[in-house]
Amino acid sequence: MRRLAVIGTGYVGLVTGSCFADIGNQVICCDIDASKIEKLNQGIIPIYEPGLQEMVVNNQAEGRLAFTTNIAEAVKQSDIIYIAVGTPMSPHGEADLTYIYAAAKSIAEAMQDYKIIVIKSTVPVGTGRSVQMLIAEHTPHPFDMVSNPEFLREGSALKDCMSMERAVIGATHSRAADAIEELHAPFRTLVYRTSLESAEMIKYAANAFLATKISFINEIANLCEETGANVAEVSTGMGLDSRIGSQFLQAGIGYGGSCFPKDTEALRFICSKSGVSSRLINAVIETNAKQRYVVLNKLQHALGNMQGRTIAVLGLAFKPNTDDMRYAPSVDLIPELVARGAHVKAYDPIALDEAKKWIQEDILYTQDMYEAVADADACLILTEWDQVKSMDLARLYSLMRQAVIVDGRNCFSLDEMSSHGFYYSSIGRAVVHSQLEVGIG
Ligand SMILES: NC(=O)c1ccc[n+]([C@@H]2O[C@H](COP(=O)([O-])OP(=O)(O)OC[C@H]3O[C@@H](n4cnc5c(N)ncnc54)[C@H](O)[C@@H]3O)[C@@H](O)[C@H]2O)c1
Ligand SMILES: O=c1ccn([C@@H]2O[C@H](COP(=O)(O)OP(=O)(O)O[C@H]3O[C@H](CO)[C@@H](O)[C@H](O)[C@H]3O)[C@@H](O)[C@H]2O)c(=O)[nH]1
Repeated sequence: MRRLAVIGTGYVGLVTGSCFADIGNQVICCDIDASKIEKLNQGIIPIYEPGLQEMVVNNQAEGRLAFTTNIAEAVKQSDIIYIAVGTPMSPHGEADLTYIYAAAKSIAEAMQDYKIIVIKSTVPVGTGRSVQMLIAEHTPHPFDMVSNPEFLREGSALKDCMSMERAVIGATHSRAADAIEELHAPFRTLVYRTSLESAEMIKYAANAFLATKISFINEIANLCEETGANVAEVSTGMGLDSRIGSQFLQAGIGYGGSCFPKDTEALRFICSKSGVSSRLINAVIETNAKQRYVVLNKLQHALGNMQGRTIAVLGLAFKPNTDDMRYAPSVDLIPELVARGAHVKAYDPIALDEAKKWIQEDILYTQDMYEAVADADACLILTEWDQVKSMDLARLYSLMRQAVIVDGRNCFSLDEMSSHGFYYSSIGRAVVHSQLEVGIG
């Protein structure tokens, strides 16, 4: 059993802290956001993540997990301090390290003895060394630095953490790497030990590689549309080659979320700062930026004119099973629909409250999918929620004014759309034409 403090109780800090508590450690999660801590102390979870509520409440009840705004006290009581604060994108694309340095300073000022200080946040190469220098300037006490980047995905965060595929541990001293490796023993995961710098780089390289797979398949999808191939068949066929692998080859409206957009931009910035070419990463970013708008052209093509049309937007969160709206395609696309004169009725099973903070336009929000589609001229699918994938297509058909679906996530087979009589335009596949007239302006 180790005593841990986790600084920053967001998506990563809260999941990491809860999982470390769940395997038997004593964990204090800290945040500067007093309202967040107050909610957590009442058992209210500020984010939607499947299974998290139960895990937090159980570990709180069993006395292994606590929440506080008192960072100094948490640091004093702990041997290992995890930093999990945000590293958002700043205007020029680089990672904003303000929160990292502020957290490091508060740790240093509270230290009274030896600590292991672990950076879990995604940070540019060299950050661990700068943090080490900053802490050394503010405390006479000994400490070791570790980089232990996080690879969890939102929506499956608990599973990704409890059954992690690998733990990357880069440390300034082997005694700290040993301690962090031991901490991970109950996860029975593969541990890969590296230098501090390599661990930091692995995180950016891994995210950029996954983003590259997505932009690559989206470019192939656009080519499939022009040539008569079906991208679903193409990606399945490619993925059967174990050297390629089937994951992250789902064509759609591109990647969003709090990580890929920010981390690809940060990597591009690191390249430019280091005088290294970033041609490939530039292409990945540009392809992705264009990809989310392909559904607008498809809608325009189907409806002829969007003025006065009612569009049901199905799915607002950047991916299913989360309420995270950071870099969600809906945040860019809904204002564009409204600007073109459309009335938007937006459905999401979980993210409505979050969405309202991100979308300023005057639109109708509903948690009832069938209310959203009633009398709509078209449905625009932006998130592949299970609720969307399993909707009653006959009911949908009977409720809509025009049976037009533009699907940015390829939720349905072409055959089922054709048998239900929809006009159906998806990504990288043939358009299914209904018997109904569409595009008549
Ligand atoms: N969200 C993910 O899925 C994910 C996955 C892997 C890695 N990461 C990385 O993890 C880091 C955190 O991401 P997140 O999504 O959890 O961010 P987040 O914005 O959800 O949470 C960050 C939290 O840190 C708190 N904070 C800021 N400064 C603080 C300080 N000085 N002291 C204490 N608390 C402070 C904020 O109030 C906030 O609650 C980022 O570097 C991100 O790139 C995120
Ligand atoms: O084949 C695919 C897979 C994903 N996506 C999109 O890519 C984005 C990211 O999806 P996902 O990776 O599942 O979610 P995140 O929670 O953003 O997780 C990524 O970003 C995290 C933060 O760094 C990392 O920890 C994870 O390993 C990494 O997968 C989403 O917009 C998805 O719709 C696709 O378009 N096609």
